[in-house]
Amino acid sequence: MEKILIVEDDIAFGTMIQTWLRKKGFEVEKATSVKVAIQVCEEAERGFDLVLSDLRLPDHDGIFLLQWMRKHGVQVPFIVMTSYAEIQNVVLAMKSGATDYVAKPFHPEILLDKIKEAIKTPKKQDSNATSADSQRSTDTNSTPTDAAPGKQAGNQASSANGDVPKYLEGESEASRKLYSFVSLVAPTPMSVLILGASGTGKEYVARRIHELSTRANKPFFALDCGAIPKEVAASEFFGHVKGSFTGADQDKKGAFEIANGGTLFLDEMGNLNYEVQVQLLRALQERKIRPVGSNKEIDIDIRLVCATNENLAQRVAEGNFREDLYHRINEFTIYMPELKDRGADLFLFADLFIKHANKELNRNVEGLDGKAKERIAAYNWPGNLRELNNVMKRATLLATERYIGVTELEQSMAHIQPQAPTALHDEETELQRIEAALKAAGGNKSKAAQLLAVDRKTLYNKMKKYGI
Ligand SMILES: Nc1ncnc2c1ncn2[C@@H]1O[C@H](COP(=O)(O)OP(=O)(O)OP(=O)(O)O)[C@@H](O)[C@H]1O
Repeated sequence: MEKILIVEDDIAFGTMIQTWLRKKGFEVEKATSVKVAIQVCEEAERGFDLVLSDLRLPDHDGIFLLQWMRKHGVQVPFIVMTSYAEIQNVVLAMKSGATDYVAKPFHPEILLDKIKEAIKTPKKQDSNATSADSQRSTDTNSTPTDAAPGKQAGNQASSANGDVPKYLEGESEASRKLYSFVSLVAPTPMSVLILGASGTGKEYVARRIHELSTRANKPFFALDCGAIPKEVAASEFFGHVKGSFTGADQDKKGAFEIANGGTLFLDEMGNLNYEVQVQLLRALQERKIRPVGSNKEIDIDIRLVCATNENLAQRVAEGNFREDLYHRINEFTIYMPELKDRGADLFLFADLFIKHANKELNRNVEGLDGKAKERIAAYNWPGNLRELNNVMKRATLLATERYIGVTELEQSMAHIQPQAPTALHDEETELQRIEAALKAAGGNKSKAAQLLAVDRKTLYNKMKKYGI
């Protein structure tokens, strides 16, 4: 009897397919998260003949599972299930070696046809496995550069933490909205302006746009414009030839040339002075650059992604930023949500950062205890992901027990002004946070209340208020 593994976090839906497939003569097991699916695969005595997986799962996406399987030599057919709204992700899944996909809602007979077809043509998976390897850059382990001026990112993924992903996208409404815009604009040639407060993760988003674009196999180059002195700006952008100015003792390629064919990410864009803005605009309009001291022009073809935490529109209004350049770099705007608006993602990120810190500091901390969760939920994280990461790292180092308590958390937050607990912030965020916590807790209200750092009664009252 052929054996199928269903990976689906919607328990009712998963059970419905399981029952139906059993009636059709398959042996069927279920998992509700990537973590559980990996465990089931590792423990299964005879393995599976096919995996049917949702794309959006509570801990990782289905592509992560697919890549894990291929990496561990599990070459069985893999069918992804997705909603029409997320159909763009199917391209990514297929590139990563998925056998086929079904868009929800689907007719069970269609699914059955796809399963039969996939099981009887195993050859296809071998070639896809290779494709999964070559496409690993699309997984969430991909590493953005530290955007120090002129640091080049290769196109390969890297996971410094074994199976712990380096990056997370989050499950909150704000995160879903963010990444739906990312997937929408990525395959187009449009220039993108990413706006958001410091530490919200703008560089990771820039990197994802590149990875999901048709330029994914070409270079991605990040340049921190905020760190470039005015005198060397032209050379950083366009390069120079040896002897063109004091200190130019060899030829140097500029950011445009390094990123040629791929994506140029200009971070802290709002800091560029007027003169550099003019040079940049000319390069973008003419699609040519001339290195400092050279009389040769070089054709360039780059996708531009810019980021800033300044109010650029206001700078334009004040006459400090050229309007024509603003329109050129801003064909599509992405607004980064602040951490306080990402609902229960706060706990997912905290957990991830603790895992990274464990690895880096050789510790074995399991997470935050209830009171510590309460404390992080009551704080509004003006420094966003960067601040959370720093606090979690310090707290992991200071922890003396299996769980980080409020004492070491407070010590790690010593630089932070105490705040009155705001419990769940404003109404919209509150609703999102409740929904996300319920999802993360698999519908278990006690667990969700714990995640939200409120008591069960408060959670029930809030659920009633919002009609959940
Ligand atoms: N998606 C993510 N998953 C996990 N960690 C993240 C993610 N995005 C960002 N981080 C963490 O937050 C830190 C800050 O991210 P990043 O530098 O991209 O922010 P930024 O918005 O560009 O900030 P700034 O405006 O100050 O340059 C990163 O070093 C990383 O540790």
